[in-house]
Amino acid sequence: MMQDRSAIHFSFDKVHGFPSGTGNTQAEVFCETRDIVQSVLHGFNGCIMAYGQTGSGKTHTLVGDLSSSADAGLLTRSLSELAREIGRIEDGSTFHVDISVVEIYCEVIKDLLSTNSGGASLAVQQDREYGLIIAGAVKVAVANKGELEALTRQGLARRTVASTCTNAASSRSHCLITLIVQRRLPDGGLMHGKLTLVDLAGSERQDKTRAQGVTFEEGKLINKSLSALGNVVNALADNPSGHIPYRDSKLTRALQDTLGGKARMALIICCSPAASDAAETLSSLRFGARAKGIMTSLQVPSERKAGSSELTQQLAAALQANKQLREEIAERKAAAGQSVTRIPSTHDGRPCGAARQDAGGLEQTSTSLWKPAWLLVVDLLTVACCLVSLHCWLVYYL
Ligand SMILES: Nc1ncnc2c1ncn2[C@@H]1O[C@H](COP(=O)(O)OP(=O)(O)OP(=O)(O)O)[C@@H](O)[C@H]1O
Repeated sequence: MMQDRSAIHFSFDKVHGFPSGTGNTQAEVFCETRDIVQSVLHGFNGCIMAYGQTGSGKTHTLVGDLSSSADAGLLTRSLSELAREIGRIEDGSTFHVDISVVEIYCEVIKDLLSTNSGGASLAVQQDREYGLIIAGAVKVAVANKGELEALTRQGLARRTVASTCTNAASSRSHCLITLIVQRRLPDGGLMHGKLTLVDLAGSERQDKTRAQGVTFEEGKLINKSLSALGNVVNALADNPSGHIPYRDSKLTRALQDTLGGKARMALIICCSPAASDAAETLSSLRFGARAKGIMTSLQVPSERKAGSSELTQQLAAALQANKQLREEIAERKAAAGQSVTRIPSTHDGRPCGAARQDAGGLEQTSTSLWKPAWLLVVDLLTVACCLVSLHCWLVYYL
């Protein structure tokens, strides 16, 4: 029988581990994502997503061996890169980094850092400052590698895994590990960026894992959410300005602001070179090729968001201008008042009635106006008296 030797060609930015083992160290893989990590400090959202069948090395790539400097995955290297880059920024900015770890299991979002194990499903919500967030997910400040290691171990220990015939500890959920960076600029403004590492559940076919019962049902939901992710990828590749079905699954909704907008994303396709995995490998490569067709117009993040000091400064400037105007108006009024109630100066140059100046010039004015009226009354009385006298005199002599 003739063997079909027609090859299928895929084109990717970089291939690690082929031919056998070349360029496959954790450090070499990290080099491809360094730019994305650095951009988080400048307000971008970064996403590094690992896709592939179970056991293909997704968790190894993203998390790796937390206690080994050679085998540490992208998470530890990303935090080190953030620390290095923060040290290089000399504009007086201060930084704060938090971590959150959640899993999406059977369309339920669960907080893996929360001590409340029986908590309800968390919801994806729009936040004014941070964009899309998983509301209620615990965020823990992380300042060094030791803290990162402890928190990541704590989170991953709670992740839902099951034994399948392809992986003894197969991840049954999608795990989202997010480093949230808050940067306070020297002028007091705030900038937010986040780096999300997405460790997807295995993308293999159900029959391959020979899963049964609950694991089989989980597998159906895993495939459903992965196909929702595929639909979003297809829609973004075909018509990014059209309708994108982000709301079709919790996974795509949670990743909405890391799949487009001000996000930079790296997709790592993990695949097995084994002939027995050819179908899964082909499917994973097809997914990667489709995602490579996504062209998003990157939005430059605004440096200062609502509630930041820019608004405060503008308000302060407006208040200052207002104060100056008030003072100017008061000065002009005072000057105008002096001209209306102008008080003739005495010989020593002091205004007349200076001791009463506090009572206001208007009192002075009213006094000067009433004086002639009083004199007029006296004059009228005098004239009246004269007339009465004249009248009496005439009556007496005539
Ligand atoms: N490039 C690699 N170098 C060394 N070991 C690796 C590599 N890739 C994977 N492994 C090992 O293979 C095993 C399975 O890998 P891993 O758990 O990362 O797979 P996965 O794709 O995350 O699987 P799942 O989807 O079930 O979670 C692990 O023991 C891991 O250490």
